[in-house]
Amino acid sequence: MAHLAIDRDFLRDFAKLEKSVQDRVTEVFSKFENAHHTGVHLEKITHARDDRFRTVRVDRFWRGVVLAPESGDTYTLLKVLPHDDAYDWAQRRTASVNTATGRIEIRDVEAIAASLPHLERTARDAPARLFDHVGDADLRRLGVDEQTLAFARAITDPVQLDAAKAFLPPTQWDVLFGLAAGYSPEEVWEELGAAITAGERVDPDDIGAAVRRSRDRIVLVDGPEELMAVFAHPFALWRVYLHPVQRGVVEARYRGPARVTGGPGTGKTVVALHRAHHLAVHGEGRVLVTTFTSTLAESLRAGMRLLADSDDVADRVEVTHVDQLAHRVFREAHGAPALLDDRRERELWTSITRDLDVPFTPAFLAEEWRQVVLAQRVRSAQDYLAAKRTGRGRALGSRQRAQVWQAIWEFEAALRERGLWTHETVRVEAARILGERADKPYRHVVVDEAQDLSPEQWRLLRAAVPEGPDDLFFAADTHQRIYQHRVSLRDVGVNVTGRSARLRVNYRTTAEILAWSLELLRGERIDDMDGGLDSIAGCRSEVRGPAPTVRGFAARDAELRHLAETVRGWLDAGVAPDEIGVAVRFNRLAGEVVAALEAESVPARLLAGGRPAEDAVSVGTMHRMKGLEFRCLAVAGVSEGQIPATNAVTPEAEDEAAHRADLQRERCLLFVACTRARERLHVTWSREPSPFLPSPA
Ligand SMILES: Nc1ncnc2c1ncn2[C@@H]1O[C@H](COP(=O)(O)OP(=O)(O)OP(=O)(O)O)[C@@H](O)[C@H]1O
Repeated sequence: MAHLAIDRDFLRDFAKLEKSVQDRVTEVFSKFENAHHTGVHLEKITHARDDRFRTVRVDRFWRGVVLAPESGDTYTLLKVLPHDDAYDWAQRRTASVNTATGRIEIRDVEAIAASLPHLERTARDAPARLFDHVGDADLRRLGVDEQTLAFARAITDPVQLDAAKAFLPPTQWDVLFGLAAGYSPEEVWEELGAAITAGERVDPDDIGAAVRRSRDRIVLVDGPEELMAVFAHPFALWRVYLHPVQRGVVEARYRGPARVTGGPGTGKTVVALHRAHHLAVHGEGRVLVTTFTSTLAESLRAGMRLLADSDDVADRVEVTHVDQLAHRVFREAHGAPALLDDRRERELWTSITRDLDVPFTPAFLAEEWRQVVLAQRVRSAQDYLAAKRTGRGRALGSRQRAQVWQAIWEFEAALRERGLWTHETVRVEAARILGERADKPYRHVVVDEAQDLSPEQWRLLRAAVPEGPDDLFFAADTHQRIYQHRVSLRDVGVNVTGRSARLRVNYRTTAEILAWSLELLRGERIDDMDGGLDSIAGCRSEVRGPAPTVRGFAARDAELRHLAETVRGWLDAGVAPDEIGVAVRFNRLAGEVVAALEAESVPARLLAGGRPAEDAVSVGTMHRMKGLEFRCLAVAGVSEGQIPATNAVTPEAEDEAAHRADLQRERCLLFVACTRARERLHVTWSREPSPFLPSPA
């Protein structure tokens, strides 16, 4: 019985084919398994460099290129092209097995052969070559074969390596890129995830085995229905292809809490979703998938729906906003809480400071309550005197501490007496209830964007699942922290020592947008939630595109008019409305942007709780953009006074440490917004630019 496998690059092409050709491809290949025996004609290619390539007739004009095994029954669909192009494509290429990873690779031999003589001539006079520092043995161990080795030895300049990406075998190119970027052979080895074939002998002639190992590149389709499902979502490549490092994390068995980190767009959400799916299939009970913003919870839900392949899996996974869980647990025990809203909370702190006549602002006391008292579960004056006040800038003597504690005690007493709750106290109470329950509601908890959870949310999740293997799994990037909470994992009872993995390849953003955005954070010292500092220096993207553009205007009106024209230009160039986003710092500006777009007859919607609208450009605050991505993104109002937002930054005179932390958070917020862009990023400001923007060259 013949089996069909599909190459990932093919799916990208497939999405761009005309609908009628797509339908025909689907029709031909859904019959493949049966038809092969009854004679789907696999035509040999004359003058082929690799006689394992065959063509399949799709219609009069189009041909598929298939890699046929010498033995075995797995056929891999590589390309669908117009007749002549299909033959040309196949004649130039060969398939081989990478000796390090055991996976399949395809290269354009003709292009390699054509550029080698020129490289060798240039290299003759060069003082040094790019890979002089790496020995042949190391290159071979990393899977570089004889042809690529000869090529690599002739390279003198990184630009030549860049140009060779189009035709060298991709994994071998990655290896060379890593070595050229200064990684050691050991680090490159680790990055390869090559350990997957450790201990297994790789047979360079066994194409079938290599195809089966290439789960990051090739999907083995189990029957026509699965084929249809793959063709129905050709852009959702993440559903089927995981980078070996991603897959390693998804399928690992951890003895306790584990985490995945990595810069923006490295697939942390994808890993979290696959992990949840994996635990639902192979784990032992209910799986909670959770996060802290409603837009993100909604997109996790949609992602989970795409992944869940059976009702059983769907039934075992619950996707819920972390505060929804807190409120549900609370309600089940006490009924609905009477909530103290922000305004009434401020009034309460104000009246307490007035009554007690203490020299602290209501805002300072509220923060002290959240960041010290609630974060460390301080319950008495004595606890408070001994509490660490890390991150709180203003030093307090013991007399001042006593005054602060008095105010906080009054505040908590007022809540108790009036039967009032805040979101924080609801979480604390829900964590207490779950902590006492022997039958925990979940067996596995998977958290996305965990860098922004508050200590009470962490404790709630910790209490929702029994301690044990694979209990808690979370994805986090502290460079993208956009709320105040700075949590020490140890303080909330989560120990990930030895169970932390990092992703480095960005799949979303072009190298140009990523590099520009990383500059926004240059020099910032960002913690890793575990007592150390985090770094995303190694984060890279392999996709190239135009550089981000930055434009300034004398007045807001002119900026908004230009913004509307830019968006109109994207639409006219064929970008769909739902692939376009506009991010701003405040809701008010978002409203103005929608009005400006509509004035240009551009359909636009404010991002509210749910997913972006399908037929309109999404306009939203930078906070709401978390977890989303757009082909074209404008970030507007990046002006002085707006970013950093004056009212979101504690004055330096009041609290120096809080001032610094607030500035960093505002920088991270701009970084998060800019890294939502896939292909185009356009940044605008009016009057004066934000001090965070790099000064023009
Ligand atoms: N292995 C993969 N193959 C193809 N595409 C991938 C892969 N992994 C992730 N992607 C794509 O890259 C994009 C970013 O992935 P994802 O949102 O999971 O990243 P992230 O690390 O959570 O990003 P952020 O932290 O910026 O929110 C998505 O479009 C996703 O589909």
